This record gives sequence, C-alpha cells and structure tokens, in this order.
Amino acid sequence: MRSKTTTTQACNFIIFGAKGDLARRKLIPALYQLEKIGSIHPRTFILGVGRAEWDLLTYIKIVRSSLERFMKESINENIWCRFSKRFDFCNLDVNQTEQFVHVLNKLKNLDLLTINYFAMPPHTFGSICKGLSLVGLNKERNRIVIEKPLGMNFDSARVINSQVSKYFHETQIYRVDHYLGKEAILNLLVLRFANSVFFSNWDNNTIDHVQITVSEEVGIEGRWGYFDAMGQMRDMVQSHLLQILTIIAMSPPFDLSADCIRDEKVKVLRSLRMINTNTIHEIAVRGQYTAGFINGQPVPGYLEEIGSNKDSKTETFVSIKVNIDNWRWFGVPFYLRTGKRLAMKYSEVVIYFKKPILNLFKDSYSILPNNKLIIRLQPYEGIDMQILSKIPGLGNKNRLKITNLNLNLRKIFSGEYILDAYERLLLEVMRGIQVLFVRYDEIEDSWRWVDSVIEAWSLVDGVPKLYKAGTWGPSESTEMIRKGNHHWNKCTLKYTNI
Ligand SMILES: NC(=O)C1=CN([C@@H]2O[C@H](COP(=O)(O)OP(=O)(O)OC[C@H]3O[C@@H](n4cnc5c(N)ncnc54)[C@H](OP(=O)(O)O)[C@@H]3O)[C@@H](O)[C@H]2O)C=CC1
Ligand SMILES: O=C1O[C@H](COP(=O)(O)O)[C@@H](O)[C@H](O)[C@H]1O
Repeated sequence: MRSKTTTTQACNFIIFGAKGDLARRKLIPALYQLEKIGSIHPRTFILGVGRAEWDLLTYIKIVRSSLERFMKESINENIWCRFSKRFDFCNLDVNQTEQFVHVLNKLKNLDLLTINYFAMPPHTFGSICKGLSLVGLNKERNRIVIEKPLGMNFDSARVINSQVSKYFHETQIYRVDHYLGKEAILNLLVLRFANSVFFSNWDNNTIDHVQITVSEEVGIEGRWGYFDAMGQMRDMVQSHLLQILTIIAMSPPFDLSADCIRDEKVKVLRSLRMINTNTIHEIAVRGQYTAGFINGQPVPGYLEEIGSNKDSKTETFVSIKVNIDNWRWFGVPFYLRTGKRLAMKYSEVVIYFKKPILNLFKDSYSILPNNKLIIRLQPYEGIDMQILSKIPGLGNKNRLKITNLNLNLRKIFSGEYILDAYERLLLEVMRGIQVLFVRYDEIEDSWRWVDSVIEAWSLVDGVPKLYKAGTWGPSESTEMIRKGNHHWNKCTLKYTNI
C-alpha cells in the first residue's frame, strides 16, 4: 500500500549543475520516485543546465545511468517512458549571464512556475540569480533552491544571502538542509506538539539534559578538498545538529506555517550561549580519526585519505555541551556529538528526564536512574521510552527493572511509503511550502554561534584529539560529559526489532 498521492502544480524544473554529483546522485533519483508515486504533474518539464556539450540523447543517457547507479531499485520501463520524456538539456556557462536567453528558449511553456535548483558551488549563485533576472525568471511565483554549505562563517553566509536576496524575495528562496526532509525529524513536531504528555513536560522543570548524536561510519569519501576546509563543526554541527536542536528546544509555534515555526527556531539560536577561550576546554572536544576498522574492514586514518595534506588539523569529530540561556532551558545542557568513522551509522536524540525527588526504592536502586525518551532518527526510525517497572513476584522487597516501551515506526506504518529526504524536499518545493527549509536568519544565527566555537579553538591550542576509526571518538569526549555528571547514552539497535 502507498500513501495517498500528493499532486503538485505543473512547473519548469531547472537543474543548474546537471552533470554534477548532487544532481545525479540525489535529484534525479528523487524526481524519478516522485514520478513513480504520481506526484509530478503531467505537464512538468525538467531542464538540465551545464557546461557539458551534450545533445538531448546524451543527457537522457546520463539521466538513465544516474538512476541505474544511484537508485536502490531497478528502473520500471513504464515509469521511465513517462519520466524520460520530460527532459531537455541546455549548454551554458552560468558566468555568461547574457546567455541565459538560451535557458528561456528551452522552456516550452512560459506560463508555468519555474523552480531553479542550484546544484552548483555557492560562488556561482550570484551569477545564476543575475542571469535569471535578466530573462525575467525571478518573477514572484518562481523559486530557487540552494544547498549547504551556505558559507563557511557568518560573513560569507551573509554574502550569499545578500547575493540571492538581491534578485529573489525570501518567500522564493528554499535553503536545503536535507535532515529536515527526514521522516523522523518531521515526526519530532508531532511528538512534541500533538502529545500532551510531552508537551507539558518539556522544560527545565522536568528535563535533566538532552543528548543529540549523529554518528557516521563513512570517512570523507574522496571529498578531501571540501571537507578539510570545513571540518565536522561547519559541515555537520552548523547545519544538521543545530537544526535538530532547534526543533527539540523551540517553544510551541501558534500554527504550522513556515514563518511561525522558523521564528521559534531562530529564538533558540539567539539564546545559545557563546563560547570563548575560557570555556572552550571544558565544554568542547574535537577529534580526528586514525586508521582502524569499520564493520571488520580496515580503513585508513584521516591523514592517509586520498588527497590528504598530511598535517591537517581539521576535526572529523565534535562533541560539545550547549547551553541555551532562555526561560525554558536555562540549566539544561544539550550535548551534541557527531563524527566520521565512528562505530556505527546511527542518529538519536535522548531526553533524560529528572529523577524523582525522593527515592522510595532504595532496596532496589540506591540512586534511581532517569527516565529516558530515545528518539531514533536513523536508521530504523522509532521511539523508545525507558521506565522503571516492578519485577513481578512475592517478597518483601520491591525489585525494579528498567523496561522499554518501544515504537518501531517503520513496522507500525509498514504499509506507508516513506519518502526519502530529497523526495520530500523536492515535493515541498513544488508545493510551495517552506516549513522544511531554512530561513536566512537561521543560517546567520547558527553561524554566529559556530564562529564563536571555531574562533575559541583557533585561539587556544590547534590540535584535535586522535581517535581510532570504529570507536565512539576520543576519550576526552567521555570525560567532557562525565564532568557534568552525565554519560553518553550507549547507542544500540537492540530495541528496534528490525
Ligand atoms: N553531492 C552531494 O551529495 C551534495 C552536494 N552539496 C552541495 O551542492 C553543490 C554541488 O555539489 P556537487 O554536485 O557535489 O558538485 P560537483 O562539482 O559534482 O558539481 C557541480 C556542477 O556545477 C557545474 N558548474 C560549475 N561552474 C559552472 C559554471 N560556471 N557554469 C555551469 N556549470 C558550472 C559543474 O559543471 P562542470 O561539470 O562543467 O564543471 C558541475 O556539473 C556544492 O555546493 C555542494 O557542496 C550539498 C549536499 C550534498
Ligand atoms: O550534509 C552532509 O551530510 C552527510 C550525512 O548525511 P546522512 O543523511 O547520510 O546522515 C555527511 O556525510 C556529509 O559530510 C555532509 O556534508
């Protein structure tokens, strides 16, 4: 069984950077899946744009080979027949803005709304916007989609924001953070605001601390140049982890409109306590992986990766204690942890509730453990609630045990089609809904805080702590959280009933 199909209005969907990795790996397969579930309007037209001198036939072959290579399933010929007819290709160097008329000439129906997806490096965004405006494709109903990294600090993010906002209004700009397209992240809003048990127990009166872990098994996958300039703080914390944090920490929006939700997220970002050279040692750890084993296979260290410059001090791991100085969260640490080449690919949010103020069960537990709400984001989306229960039986003593209420969302909703992040995000752009996209001020405010961390690191010592690939990061990370009398939740897929 599939979810009900969501249809979208007809559009011209232009992919700038059609030859690139993002277009081939993510966008083409996502568009095909939307075709498959009937979510693309019959009159929607897809135009690839790039510097390659391809004719239409060559481009169609590239589209097909992208599906063969990057889709998990094989191509259905009926769907392919419909899908492949939508495409055309336009040869263009986007720096030659006077040539954008060629793009316009390729569009069969100028009455349709145009969605411009910039699968291109950020330094080209200004030219593309200018070129589009020269041929009138920045009209009010048209949209642009841009991808991270949006800058590498506050100043460069501002430059990008001002380049695009010169030609497009904020309501036309869709900034992708693909984590916002993940089903489990969307479910956080429902969990928090549709369930009074959580809604009314979500602040510093009831919550002790929060942990957010996004661990990866992959290394840098041949992206040395990009990654070494960024590091895990800019690549993952500034975007995905801070987005998860804002959704967990935001106050209830008064409706589900994009601006209402984003207003609340921005308030959280503005409340993040800045980091400085006095605090950095105690609350932040950065690491870099050395050679080790992932799933039993040997993997090289960061400095042995292809393209490495051997003495890089870029971090591939970050763990950090974040303080939110607002009324709801003052005194509740949010611990973030993310790294490449860790023990397993696993993302979760763990909410540790406060312990009861009196312990009536000292015969079983000298100190009662916290109730934990574990929200598993990937893989195997689900929710676990750990509570204490009495072990059945006679006897004078109460014997208690931590038990687990487990929701495996994939199993419960096994009949439903779960959209992949890019499928969801492309659908939302076509529907014109901006909730799952990041507003300019979220980008700028998250950079402001990230800059404070990176600057403090640059002013203290310059070396990341080493950790072996296949572990949970440097021992200093365990030490950092232990200083707050906490310890990292042991990531496990034990309760998922896969
Ligand atoms: N790949 C991914 O999964 C992700 C990528 N991103 C971001 O998306 C952007 C694109 O990434 P990715 O696809 O990996 O990069 P690639 O280098 O693979 O592709 C970029 C494309 O841009 C084209 N291009 C560059 N300059 C021009 C120009 N002047 N005129 C026309 N075309 C031009 C290139 O064309 P040519 O082939 O002719 O050089 C190339 O096809 C980057 O900012 C990246 O950080 C974000 C998230 C995920
Ligand atoms: O944006 C990025 O995300 C990926 C991780 O994404 P996921 O969906 O596989 O969890 C990360 O590997 C990459 O470095 C980063 O640029």
